Amino acid sequence: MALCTHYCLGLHRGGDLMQEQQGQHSRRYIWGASGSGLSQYAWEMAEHTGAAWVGNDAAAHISLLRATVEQELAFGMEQLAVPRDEMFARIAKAAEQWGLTPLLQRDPASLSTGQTRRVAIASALLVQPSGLVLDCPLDGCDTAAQATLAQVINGFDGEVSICDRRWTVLADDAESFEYREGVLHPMQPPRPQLQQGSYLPLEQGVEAAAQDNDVVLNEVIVHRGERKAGRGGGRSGWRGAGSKPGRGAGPKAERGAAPTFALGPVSLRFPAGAITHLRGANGCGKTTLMLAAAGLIPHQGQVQAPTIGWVPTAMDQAFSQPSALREVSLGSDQAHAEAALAWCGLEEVAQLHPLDLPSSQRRLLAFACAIVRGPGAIFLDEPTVGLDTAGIEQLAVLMQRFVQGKWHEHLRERGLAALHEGLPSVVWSCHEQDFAHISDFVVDLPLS
Ligand SMILES: Nc1ncnc2c1ncn2[C@@H]1O[C@H](COP(=O)(O)OP(=O)(O)OP(=O)(O)O)[C@@H](O)[C@H]1O
Repeated sequence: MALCTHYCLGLHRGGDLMQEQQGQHSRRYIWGASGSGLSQYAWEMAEHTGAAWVGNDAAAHISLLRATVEQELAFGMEQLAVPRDEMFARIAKAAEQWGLTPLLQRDPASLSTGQTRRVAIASALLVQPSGLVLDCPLDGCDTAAQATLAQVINGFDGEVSICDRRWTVLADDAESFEYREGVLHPMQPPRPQLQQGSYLPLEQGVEAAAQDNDVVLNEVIVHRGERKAGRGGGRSGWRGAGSKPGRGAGPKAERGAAPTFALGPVSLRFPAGAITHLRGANGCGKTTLMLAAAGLIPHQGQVQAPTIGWVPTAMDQAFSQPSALREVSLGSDQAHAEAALAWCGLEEVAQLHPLDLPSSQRRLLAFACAIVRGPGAIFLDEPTVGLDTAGIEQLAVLMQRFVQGKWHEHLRERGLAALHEGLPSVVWSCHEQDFAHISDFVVDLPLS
């Protein structure tokens, strides 16, 4: 049975089939392939029903008008003139629930991916909406945040619609529909078919045989969030809604008062010819470690590494060219770029603008950019963000073939130069345990 989407949007008032079928507090899981228009549908659904909406780009929900996470959380409630005491009480409760209490005085622009999503969802809930529409809500969330979200959804007094590009744990407790060609079809999302790796603790990989091509970190220390005194304008004077300047009892905030995050000293060896999964809670430093190892942020200690290709979670900000082909050619040449696009199954979209591609293809495009010159290692930060089921399967195969040296062979067979001789490595972070198991090795952060 297929359902017209208008029923779900609540536009047909007299015959709202979905409402009748599911009662007042339904839980719907709506999934659809990347490019199906599901995100637009999710947004329209929220617009038409008045539900709170959290889109797939959590960072876009951060206003950047506020100096601290606490102020950011207050933003929506201030617009609704929620009394100050009530507002602080709600913020304290939400911060506790979402593990944000230690971050309340932090600059919201300096949060990790998962911390940002926690703030975005918590902010949406703080205005106590009558319904909730969440688009890819688990992107970037660690297991604790996933459990919190499941709990929140179960206890939510209203309709919840979860939209995603594929199966996630949230599908198990909801009525599932596939969104296809503008119509909802009652259907469970498929689980991706993946070839699992050995997934051994990293120490066993290091013991196996150290190679010259390994990425080696020796006593690496990174500090983040250090700011020069006085930067950012000092006291903001924010006291919350309804307070008199200078007399409010609310917490004071200072832009740039973020405490320093320290990582390390870390000594690790990522083996060549293997995929290594960096595992750890939101904010533990996975991205920081990869950025330091790739030489993209200052650090102490030594890194010995071949040329590294880097794929950030927020891939869209990395695109700067008018076509996929030009994007992959950047820093390389057309022959390499065409080969990389073909190897990643993207030759048909070569002339399209990167941002016009569905998210799954954008992710594969970012991967193609990272491998194009045949580097010795690639670092991927939460690359499952944006992928649908087919995209996950495709990326898994590409990663596995890459560490077997197939891409470098492919280049050489075509008479194209590769930057690296020998087997390359992949280092990556990912919160989806099913997918992470395609790896050969796993390392838990923070290191004990
Ligand atoms: N530019 C920055 N300034 C200050 N602090 C930062 C900055 N970027 C990250 N941090 C902080 O450094 C810590 C580590 O962040 P990082 O992004 O490395 O975590 P992560 O393990 O990748 O998290 P996630 O699983 O959420 O992606 C976090 O507490 C984060 O808030």
